[in-house]
Amino acid sequence: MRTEYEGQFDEESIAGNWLDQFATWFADAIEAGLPEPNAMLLATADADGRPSARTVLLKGYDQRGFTFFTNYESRKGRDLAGNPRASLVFPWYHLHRQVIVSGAVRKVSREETEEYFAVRPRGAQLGAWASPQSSVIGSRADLERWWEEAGERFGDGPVDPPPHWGGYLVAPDEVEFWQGRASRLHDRLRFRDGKLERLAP
Ligand SMILES: Cc1cc2nc3c(=O)[nH]c(=O)nc-3n(C[C@H](O)[C@H](O)[C@H](O)COP(=O)(O)O)c2cc1C
Ligand SMILES: Cc1ncc(COP(=O)(O)O)c(CN)c1O
Repeated sequence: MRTEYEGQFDEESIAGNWLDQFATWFADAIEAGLPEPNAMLLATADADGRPSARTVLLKGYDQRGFTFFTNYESRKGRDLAGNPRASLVFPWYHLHRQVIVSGAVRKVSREETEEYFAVRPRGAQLGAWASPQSSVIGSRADLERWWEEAGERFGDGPVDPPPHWGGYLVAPDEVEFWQGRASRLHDRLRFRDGKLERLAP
């Protein structure tokens, strides 16, 4: 398989900061009808430097960085507790683009978690209580029973976020915008320390 890329992306057309440029490309990804345009790969490493990666959904971004929600006791949660740094990749292959972020990670405020949790469907809210994310479990039936039990506990009342569930913010040190070009001479423009740099493809 071999795909030739075409695009136009340079120091003249890029925005003056990563946030505005990300907003433009994210809007393009939505406009292009990409499946799950807010899906991003999240790479972490444990305290011994052992890496792991998985997909999570971007739920917000602003000047501070990129936010996703998960289980704080999951593998990624344990990694981040011991080594609070991560890398994100937005894999927008159909547009011949990727955005790569790396930076420090911290938990968002409890208020921000509560605000987001409240708009999740009830089934997913109960799922957060039911699933000991990343643990080995005996069977699918166990998981479904824990979900039913969580539903019974909350009855008709609102479901609060579990204490072990919440958001993380990845505060970028660097954000790279990659545009595929012909002959593998791609454009790579990176914001770091407020400066724009061009990287060899
Ligand atoms: C498209 C997609 C989006 C996902 N979004 C999330 C998410 O936002 N939060 C989450 O905890 N897991 C999400 N998952 C599941 C994770 O990829 C992963 O299986 C889970 O978080 C456990 O990861 P860990 O064991 O490395 O901590 C998503 C999976 C896919 C395929
Ligand atoms: C386990 C898990 N937690 C959280 C999320 C985040 O998305 P949402 O809040 O929309 O459920 C996902 C999305 N696939 C998920 O699979």
